[in-house]
Amino acid sequence: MAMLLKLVNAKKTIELGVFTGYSLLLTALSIPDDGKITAIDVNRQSYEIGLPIIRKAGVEHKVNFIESKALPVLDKLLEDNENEGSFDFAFVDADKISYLDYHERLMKLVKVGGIIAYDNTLWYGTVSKPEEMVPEDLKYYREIIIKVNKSLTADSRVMISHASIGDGITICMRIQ
Ligand SMILES: C[S@@+](CC[C@H](N)C(=O)[O-])C[C@H]1O[C@@H](n2cnc3c(N)ncnc32)[C@H](O)[C@@H]1O
Repeated sequence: MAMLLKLVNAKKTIELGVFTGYSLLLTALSIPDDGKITAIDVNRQSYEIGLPIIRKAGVEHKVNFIESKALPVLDKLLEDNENEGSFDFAFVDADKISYLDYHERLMKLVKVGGIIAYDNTLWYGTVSKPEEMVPEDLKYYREIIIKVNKSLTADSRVMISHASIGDGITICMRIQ
């Protein structure tokens, strides 16, 4: 992810799903000193667990944390035309059920040539297995992630690449 951020010279980024801020810290360390991250999570408490590390790393000034569900924040951003095409990079790691709703909004907020990266697109590897081999507790989200993967693959507005690291990251570059 650090390399992707550097490759697109990301300065203005957005992260949906922060938790304790691991990916947020990585992003903050990878963008320039005057870069900004709009970081959204429904739970400020978990963000505050990692905040001392973000402070210690000297990058807190780059983070604008917003405690909220992500979707209304994206819709609010889109009310201002100046935000359209203004983000260089988005990392999506919040509720999987909303990924496609996030995608439609982020396709307007991220510039052509910018990146939208979706985490967990392997869903513990279950997306590549026949359904009967998948543990019951993983089936529901497996279906959702398969739908996301099919939709991103069919989306001609993006060029995609799948990184089979961790739980799978789908990297979309907006091309139109
Ligand atoms: C997997 S964690 C994020 C991990 C983080 N990106 C990292 O790599 O360290 C998912 C986070 O999404 C948040 N979340 C869940 N639903 C959300 C929503 N609708 N809007 C914003 N955040 C949400 C949860 O509170 C949780 O902290």
